[in-house]
Amino acid sequence: MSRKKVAISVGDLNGIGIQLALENHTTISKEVEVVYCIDRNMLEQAAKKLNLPIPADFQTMEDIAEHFEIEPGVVSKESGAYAYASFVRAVELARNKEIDAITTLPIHKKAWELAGVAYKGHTDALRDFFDAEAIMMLGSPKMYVALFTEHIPLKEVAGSINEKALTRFLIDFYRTAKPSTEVGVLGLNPHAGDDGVLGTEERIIEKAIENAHKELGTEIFSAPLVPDVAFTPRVRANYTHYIAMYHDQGLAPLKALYFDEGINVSLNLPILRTSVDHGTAFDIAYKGVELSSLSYLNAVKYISDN
Ligand SMILES: NC(=O)C1=CN([C@@H]2O[C@H](COP(=O)(O)OP(=O)(O)OC[C@H]3O[C@@H](n4cnc5c(N)ncnc54)[C@H](O)[C@@H]3O)[C@@H](O)[C@H]2O)C=CC1
Ligand SMILES: NCC(=O)COP(=O)(O)O
Repeated sequence: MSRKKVAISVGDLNGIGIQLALENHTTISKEVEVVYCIDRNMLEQAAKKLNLPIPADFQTMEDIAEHFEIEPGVVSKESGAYAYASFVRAVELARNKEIDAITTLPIHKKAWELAGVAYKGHTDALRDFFDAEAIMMLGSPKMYVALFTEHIPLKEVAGSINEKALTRFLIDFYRTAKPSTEVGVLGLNPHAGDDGVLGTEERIIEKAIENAHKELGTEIFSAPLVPDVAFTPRVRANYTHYIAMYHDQGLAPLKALYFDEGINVSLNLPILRTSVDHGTAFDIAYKGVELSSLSYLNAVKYISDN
């Protein structure tokens, strides 16, 4: 079978992404044909700073964005602009069907903001580019967590839980993630509201689950789970897929358990996009630190497997 073709956006060049790309090129090339959304000049600059060789078959492309001086670990407008342009190029290649899928290396959200990018992250941007309700799901085959709300301030979470939006989310999630066993849906409040004593959002969640079950014709979603026990080992034994009401409700337990191996997948889009689950790791960028590559390798593997 021929290898799938994948475009890698290089993320924030002041961070660890380009080290991961250079160090793992030979490994991932065995599974997929890979092109990198970085130009030769910036690649040579990064490789020199990392003291790493550039593999002979490392395919680059020109005219991504303005060149700039890489400053390891620094949040910069220039690096943010390059990271965004690299991502946009990868998306264009996917949209034009020149490649089969994209894998994104990590960007820095403040650097995007400094560069005038209106999006909080890749998923947010993809939602707009494709006018589709992209779903952010992170994890590994042992445990995936999809996020109903993601990059919004915590104080806005409760007000975002509405029946229509959650019903749509559950239906889209079921159709695109295709879970084969019951999905654990988390409540929002302590003790899932304790029958209204500690909050009432669970009533909305229950109604959305009921609506989704009617539409889907299958009772695939659990009743709202008590969040503080949902990830204990005995409860985890019942679920491979969870739906969290907000970012840290799902990602704190997920990363505590599976940070190294976890990936990020964008569901419900016309293109396939995967990513590492970690960020730019500015604290260790260009310092000769041995990185964990598992998330990156798994993000690419997900594409060759799907
Ligand atoms: N896919 C993406 O584009 C993502 C971007 N981010 C962004 O990255 C920036 C930095 O985020 P942080 O919260 O500091 O999280 P981070 O994941 O960059 O770092 C957290 C800790 O994990 C370590 N770490 C991360 N990846 C590692 C690897 N592959 N090997 C070894 N150690 C590793 C770092 O050194 C740090 O100590 C933020 O702007 C955040 O929004 C965060 C997650 C995903
Ligand atoms: N917490 C996940 C994250 O920050 C990555 O988001 P995205 O760039 O995949 O939208």
